[in-house]
Amino acid sequence: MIDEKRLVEKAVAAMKNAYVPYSRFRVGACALASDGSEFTGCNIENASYGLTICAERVALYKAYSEGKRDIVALAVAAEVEEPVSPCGACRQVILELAGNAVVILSNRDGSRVMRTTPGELLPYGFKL
Ligand SMILES: O=c1ccn([C@H]2C[C@H](O)[C@@H](CO)O2)c(=O)[nH]1
Ligand SMILES: [Zn+2]
Repeated sequence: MIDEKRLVEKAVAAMKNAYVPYSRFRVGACALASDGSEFTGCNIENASYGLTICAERVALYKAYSEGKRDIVALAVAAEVEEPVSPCGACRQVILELAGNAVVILSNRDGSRVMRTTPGELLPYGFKL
């Protein structure tokens, strides 16, 4: 059974490493692979704003770069009162790299969470 609460705690903890000198908006994520390995991510901004990468994509790219493709769950947390809503770019990446995962969206401290799926986040998403 997936310990969703623990995964959310890891996503919340990952927020502390966010590099956010421009937005000051911290986001954290934690991807869980089927073998139990976990990959955290945070958002990393850049003075050339478009080069910024979101926490969700950092976590998933870390997992894939370590050869872990069977992602069973992805938790995302951000400095908001209500569960964070991932951006469109991340929805596209989540659909392709973690299409079967349960996605758990959280607020800043895990006190408000919602569960969803990649297909629910991006209906009719682009696929090749
Ligand atoms: O789902 C999201 C939405 C935004 N951000 C980041 C990008 C940027 O650093 C900051 C403000 O958009 O939040 C994420 O990491 N994930
Ligand atoms: Zn994003």
